[in-house]
Amino acid sequence: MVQTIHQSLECLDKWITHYRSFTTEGHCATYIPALGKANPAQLGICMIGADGTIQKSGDWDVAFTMQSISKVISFVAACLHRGIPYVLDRVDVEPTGDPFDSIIRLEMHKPGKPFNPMINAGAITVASLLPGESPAEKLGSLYALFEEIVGKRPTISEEVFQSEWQTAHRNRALAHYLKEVGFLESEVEEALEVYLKQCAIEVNTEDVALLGLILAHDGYHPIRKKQIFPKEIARITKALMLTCGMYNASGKFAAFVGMPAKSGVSGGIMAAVPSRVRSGDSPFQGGCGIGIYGPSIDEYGNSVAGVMLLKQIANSWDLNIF
Ligand SMILES: NC(=O)CC[C@H](N)C(=O)O
Repeated sequence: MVQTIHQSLECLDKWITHYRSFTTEGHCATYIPALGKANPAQLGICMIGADGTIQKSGDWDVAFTMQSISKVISFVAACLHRGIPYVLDRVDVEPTGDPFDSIIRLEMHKPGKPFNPMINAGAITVASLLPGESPAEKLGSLYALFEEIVGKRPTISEEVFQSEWQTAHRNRALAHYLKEVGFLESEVEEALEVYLKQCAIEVNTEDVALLGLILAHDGYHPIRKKQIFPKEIARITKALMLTCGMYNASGKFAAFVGMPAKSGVSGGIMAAVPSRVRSGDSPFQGGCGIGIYGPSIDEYGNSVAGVMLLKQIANSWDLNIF
């Protein structure tokens, strides 16, 4: 039976209420002290289809910082400005199976090239590759791309940035190591400033869903009818999201949810769902972008209830890409 928009919204409302009760299974990140102030019981979602259909439910409009979801935008911006070969000479496209902030493989695998841009070592390297001499210039290219995608100028949470800047000992260690082995193209503190400020960009689930929508359409903005970035970049980015986007739970997520997605420790998840070849009657068969916010995260750093909600949607609406 064809599900009307109204009925699909009822489903989302019902699922949000159901999965909210599972938020107690995780905790808000506290290693960045300011993130510990979030309300762990919150859960919200926004889904945007290619025809502009929007479905929002729960705490969809709560502002949160992008954290690792920003790694997607910085990778796209670096590829746009420096070219794909230049970027991939400096950061690989292989999953690690290690936590996102792990340091161990840098020294075990010579010459210390970061495994992928979705882990911190890779993202700090990518931040240093953005065009421009100063952190402000590098951030400028990233902000410009964010504005093209989301349709508004990004704002930074100064509180979250300062909180992480003062406590980012592990990221500093990663950056110093990368500088020593020659993969960082700027000074350590400059690369960190760019990386930590991009992580502190404030969004809501609608902004994140728009990013997912454009990736789902290979860099094309189906509502504004504009190619924002080339499809070659979109494809590599989605492959990276599928293999590395949910950290060292990416395999499980691919197997049981089956969508290219990227999470952040603030509890956000962005997913890019392509159009179905054999389209059924379920909602969003023409593809969609999904933004989720649920700040209670699991041991891998992924939103506990957010992952459960995505699994439900993928199964019920046949949106698993496999
Ligand atoms: N996984 C994340 O979202 C990590 C981002 C965070 N800013 C960090 O570097 O630790």
